[in-house]
Amino acid sequence: MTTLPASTAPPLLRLAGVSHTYSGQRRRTTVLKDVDHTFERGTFYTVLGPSGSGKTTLLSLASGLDTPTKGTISFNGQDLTELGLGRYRNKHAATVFQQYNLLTYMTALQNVTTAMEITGAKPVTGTRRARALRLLEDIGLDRATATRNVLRLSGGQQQRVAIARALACDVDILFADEPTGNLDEDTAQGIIDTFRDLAHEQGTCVVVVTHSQHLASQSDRVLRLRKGRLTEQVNAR
Ligand SMILES: Nc1ncnc2c1ncn2[C@@H]1O[C@H](COP(=O)(O)OP(=O)(O)OP(=O)(O)O)[C@@H](O)[C@H]1O
Repeated sequence: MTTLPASTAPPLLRLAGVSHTYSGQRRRTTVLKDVDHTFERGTFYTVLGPSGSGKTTLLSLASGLDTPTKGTISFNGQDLTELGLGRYRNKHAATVFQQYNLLTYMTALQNVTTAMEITGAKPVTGTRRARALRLLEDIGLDRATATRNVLRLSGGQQQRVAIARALACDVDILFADEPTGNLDEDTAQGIIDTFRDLAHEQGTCVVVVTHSQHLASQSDRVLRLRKGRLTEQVNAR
């Protein structure tokens, strides 16, 4: 594949004129209004906003789980609907959901290795199992915990399995919805450090939705969602 010079290369992810309306039985709710934004490689973004402002909706659209009612979303210059939402989610984007979405009949380890098999992620060295165990251990889950059924893990441990699963897939963009919500301070800081390293050392684009000012203050770019509009603030560190 030919690599375009930086000046002419399209942004990794671009939202252009994106609006989103939910149609209920009685009324329609417009959550996003004409959102224009680009997300680049090697950058750690956070999205802040009051409860109900549409942060999860923005993440669902940008991660290819849903399509906007108006506007376009493109990855490397290609419209997601042309690329195929399934292909985008399988090959290029991983999401850590608020509810974890783990496969409940599997162990933590199997959740991670299964995701690697589905997405075709291959470790540089060693087996998928070894890489999965390493990722789980790095995130604070030892082998005994990794081989337990996920339903026998605490909420915070399940959250870490969901994060390890997303990290294992070697994607271009990682989305996470409140990934530190259930974690103690030290573990949460470890996750923030992992996200930052992923962006700065591996060039991944990391987009995290959060209510935490502390987390946001450690990201490269802070976006705010309010009344359907997305704006960027300069992150004073
Ligand atoms: N599937 C849906 N159908 C109808 N309305 C929805 C749907 N999903 C979300 N909404 C509404 O859209 C608005 C934005 O919801 P969203 O979950 O995106 O907000 P949020 O900023 O992530 O909230 P929180 O911080 O509380 O998680 C809310 O008013 C919500 O009730």
